Amino acid sequence: MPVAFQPSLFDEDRTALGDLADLRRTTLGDGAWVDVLPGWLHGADELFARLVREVPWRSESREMYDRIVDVPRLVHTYGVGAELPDPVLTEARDALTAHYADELGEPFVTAGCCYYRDGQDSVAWHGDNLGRGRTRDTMVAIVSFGSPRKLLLRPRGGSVAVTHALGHGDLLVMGGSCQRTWEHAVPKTSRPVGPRVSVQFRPLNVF
Ligand SMILES: O=C(O)CCC(=O)C(=O)O
Ligand SMILES: [Fe+2]
Repeated sequence: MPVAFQPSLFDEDRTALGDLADLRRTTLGDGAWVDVLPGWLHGADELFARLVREVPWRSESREMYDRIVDVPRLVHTYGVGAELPDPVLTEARDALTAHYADELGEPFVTAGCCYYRDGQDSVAWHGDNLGRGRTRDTMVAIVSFGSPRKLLLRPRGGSVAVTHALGHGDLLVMGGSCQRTWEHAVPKTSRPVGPRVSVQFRPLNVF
């Protein structure tokens, strides 16, 4: 029996963003860092249901570690200029662009979406380093919807150093050299877990 996402009992019905001034930074080492803000997006139950229903999901094969591997999850990318499925996502992207303007020096322009249908969907260890992230510092900002899943981080090829349980509405931003000196993964879990959608905002030419 698939496990359903349990909508929050007290979710406000209006979807709204919290204050990015509340982000907390953890320095990882080698010039990498993560910023985390639990519950950044409030009132997102209906939005989560709509993303599951309306994003044109497709299954993914992706270049990783110099080979093509199947990644067991569904994906869709909103490229530069594409209209996002909800105005609050546009607001979120623009708020992130404004907050990180000095540090990043360019806007977030794409929104990659991933749908983890259950605990068997996952993404293996990787850095988003197919484009510019291979050689330059950059940022990837992840907003999580639905059931909580663990996002793990480790120094490239090393052992797990940081674990974040990303829940409904949570924001996690990987920055600095994170995509080339560290790796991240969303591992499978045998624990019964409901569906999760993540939206990753990236600057141009970061994959
Ligand atoms: O689902 C997530 O939070 C992470 C996704 C990810 O790392 C990726 O698609 O590159
Ligand atoms: Fe990634």
